Amino acid sequence: MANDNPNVLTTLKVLIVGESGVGKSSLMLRFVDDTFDPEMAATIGVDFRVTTMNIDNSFVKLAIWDTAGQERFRTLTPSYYRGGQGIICVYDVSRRDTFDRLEHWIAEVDTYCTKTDVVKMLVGNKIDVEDRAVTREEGLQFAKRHRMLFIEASAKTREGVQCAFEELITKILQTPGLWESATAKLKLTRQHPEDVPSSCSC
Ligand SMILES: Nc1nc2c(ncn2[C@@H]2O[C@H](COP(=O)(O)OP(=O)(O)OP(=O)(O)O)[C@@H](O)[C@H]2O)c(=O)[nH]1
Repeated sequence: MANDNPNVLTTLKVLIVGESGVGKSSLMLRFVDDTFDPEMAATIGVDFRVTTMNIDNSFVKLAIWDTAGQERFRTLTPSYYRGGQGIICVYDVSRRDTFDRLEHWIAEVDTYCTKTDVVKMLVGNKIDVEDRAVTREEGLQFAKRHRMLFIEASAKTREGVQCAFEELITKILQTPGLWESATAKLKLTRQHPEDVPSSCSC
């Protein structure tokens, strides 16, 4: 995806994965449109939204891929992951089974992600629900074990949603080699040719 706007630093691809019904689409729609649908339909294949974020006075274009949780709707899975720089892995804090399936999702991410330093974030969604089945501590420990960022959130109440995306994007931008576009490198070289060390000894 090209960055036509010169003020846009880069375009990043983020995927949202996790069991069906954990709130992947709801988190994306809360973040992009600030809406919530209590009767959201299941995603078939993949849904896709583009938005722009301002991080430390730089604009970042963000392509968010919301993938289907149901196995029968995931036929093109490997191609979804291609070029992704960030992964948001979601479970539902009120459903233990969605937490227990996280190992499966991590294995899939590790199998199909094409970028080695991809930034992973674990999101425990639906903290507004009273019947908790997974504690915050359990989520935190899982995230630590798999070197993931961690946040609890509610797409319904907005809590943690903005923060989750901001933390993820900030971390991606801090990871060398994960996002710099060829154009950005070219511009830097052209603007400061004297900064480039010469390999010639004379
Ligand atoms: N109480 C509560 N309900 C939520 C929250 N997030 C999502 N939901 C509800 O949970 C249901 C499933 O949400 P979706 O966003 O469709 O879940 P999904 O993970 O995208 O599901 P698939 O498309 O099947 O993979 C919907 O009825 C949502 O309204 C939340 O934070 N709190």
